[in-house]
Amino acid sequence: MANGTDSLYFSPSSILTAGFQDSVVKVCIWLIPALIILRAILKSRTSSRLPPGPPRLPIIGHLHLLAPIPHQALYKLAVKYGPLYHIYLGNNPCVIISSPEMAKEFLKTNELSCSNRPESMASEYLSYHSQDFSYAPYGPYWRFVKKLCMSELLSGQSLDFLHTVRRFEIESMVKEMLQKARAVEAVDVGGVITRITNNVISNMIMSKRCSDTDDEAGEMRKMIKEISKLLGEFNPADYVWFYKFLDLQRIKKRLVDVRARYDRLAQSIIDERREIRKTQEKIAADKDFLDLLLDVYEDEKAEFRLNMDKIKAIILDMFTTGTEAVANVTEWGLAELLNHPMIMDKARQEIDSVVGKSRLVQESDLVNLPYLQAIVKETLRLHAASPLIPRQASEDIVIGNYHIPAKTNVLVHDWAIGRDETHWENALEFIPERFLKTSGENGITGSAGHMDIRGQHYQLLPFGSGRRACPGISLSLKVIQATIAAMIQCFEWNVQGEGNDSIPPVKMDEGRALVLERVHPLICIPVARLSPFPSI
Ligand code: HEM
Repeated sequence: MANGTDSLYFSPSSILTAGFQDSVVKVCIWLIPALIILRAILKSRTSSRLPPGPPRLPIIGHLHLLAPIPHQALYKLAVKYGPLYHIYLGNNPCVIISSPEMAKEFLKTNELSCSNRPESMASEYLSYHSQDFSYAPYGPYWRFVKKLCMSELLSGQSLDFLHTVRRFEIESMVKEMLQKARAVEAVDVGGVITRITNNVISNMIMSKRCSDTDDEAGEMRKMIKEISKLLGEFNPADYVWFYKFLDLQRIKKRLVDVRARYDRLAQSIIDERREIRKTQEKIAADKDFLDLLLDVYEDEKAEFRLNMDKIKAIILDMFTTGTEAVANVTEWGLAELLNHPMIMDKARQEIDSVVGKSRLVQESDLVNLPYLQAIVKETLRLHAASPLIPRQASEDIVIGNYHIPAKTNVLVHDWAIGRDETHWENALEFIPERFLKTSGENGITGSAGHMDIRGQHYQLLPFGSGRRACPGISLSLKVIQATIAAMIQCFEWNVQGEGNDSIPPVKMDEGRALVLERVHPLICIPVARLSPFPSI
C-alpha cells in the first residue's frame, strides 16, 4: 500500500501535475512580460490612430507651444501638421480642426457625438456647475434651456418686439457722439459699443439699462466685463494639476470673488422683482425674460424646476455671451473701415442712397444695404469673436480615418478656417466684395455671395454649426449692422494715439485671450457728418 501510496504519490498524473506546474511557471515568466509588451504595443497603436501631432513634453504636453497667442500658434502648427492634428494640454489630448472638410465631418457627420463642451475652472464657477445654456451637457436640460431662451428672448418674434430697445440705444449713442464731436473730444469706441450691447441685453433680460445711474446697473456692467475676461483667459490650471494649487495667475481667487459678487447682486435683483410680482399682476406682453424665468421657478408642473442657481447661471450666460462678442466684432469692423477708406466711402454712398441724409439709418433699412452686410460678413470671417470653438467628443468617433477617443477635447479653429487659402482668394485681405452676388471687383469673383454665416457653409463658421451653434446670430447681426451703419452714416472718425501717423492708421494686433480682443483700444474723435437730431 505504502508503495502503492508512494506510487500514487509519484503517479504519472502527479508527475504530469508537477511538470504542468513547472510549465505554468515558465509560461508565466514569459507570458506576463509578453502581455505587458503587447498591451503597450496595442496602446501605442490606438494612440497612434490619433491624428498626427508634435512630440510632447512630460507633464505640460504642448502647453509651451501655445505662446504667445494660442489661436495664432495653433494656426502655425496646422501649417506643419495639417488640418487635423492633436496636441496634449497637460495630459489631456486635444484635437484641432482647421479645414472646412474636417469641420463638416466633425460638426455634421458626427454631430450627436460632438455636442458637449469641455469644462474649465472658469466655466465651472461661472456656469454654477454647468447649469447655464452654454456649458450644460447635451441632453434634456440643455434642450429645455435652449427652448426657453429661443422662444422667450432670441426668436424672430421676440427680437421684433424688442426693436425699440435697440433703436433707443443706437439713438442715445449717436446723440452722445454728436456732443463729443461738438466738444472735439476723443472717445474710446470699444467702450461706447460695449455700453450699447450691455444695455440691449440688460433691457431684454430685466428691463433695466446697465448704464443708468443706478449703482446696481453700473456694477453689473463692470462685473460682466470682468467675467468675460476671466472666461476668455488661458488658464494652465485647467490642464496641469499642480498649477491648480499654485494659482499663479490668481485666477481661482478672482473667480471665487467675482462669482460671490455676481451672486449677491443677482439675488438682490431677483428678490426685488419677486417683491414687485407679489403686488403687481403683469400681462404676458409686459413680462421680460426674468419674469418668465421666475414663472418657471414658481410653476410646480414645469418640465424642469428652475432653482435660484439655475436662474442666475442662465442670466449670466446671456450677459457674457451676448455683450462682449458683439461689441468686439463691431469694433473690429469699424477698425477695418478706418484702414480701408475706399470701402468706408462705398458703404456711406450705399447708406446715403438708400436712407438719405435727413434721418438715422434704421434696422428696417438693413435688408436694402447689401454692401454693409458684406462688410459685416467679411469682418466675421477675419475676426471670429471665438477663434477656437470648444467641443468635446462624448463617445469614440472617427474623423479623416483617425480615431478620436471619447472625452477628447476638440477645438474647431474657425479663425484658421476663415483664412484658408484653398477656399478664400487673397484670404488675408479685407475684401467685402467677395460676399456680393455680383462679380469682378478687386480681382475677386464674388463667389462667396451665396454663403451664409449660420453654419451651413463650413468655410465660414463665426457662429459655429449644428445644434450647439450660437443662438444669438440674428440679434448679433441686427446690432452689429445697425451700429456700424449709424457710426459711419453720421460721423467721420479721426483716429488718435500711437498709430495716427502711420498707414494704415489703426493697429490690428490681437490679444492673447480665447475671445478675440483688440490689443490697442480704438480711440477716435468723431466729426459730425450729418445730424439726424437737429436740436443737438
Ligand atoms: C458677434 C457675435 C457672436 C458671435 C461671433 C458668437 C459666436 C458663438 C460661437 C462660435 C459659439 C459656439 C458655437 C458652436 O459650438 O458651434 C456660440 C455659442 C453661444 N452663443 Fe454666441 N456669438 C455671438 C453673439 C451671441 C449673442 C448675442 C448671444 C445671446 C444673447 C449668444 C449666445 C450664445 C450661447 C448661449 C451659446 C452656447 C450655445 C450652446 O452651447 O448650445 N451669442 N456663439
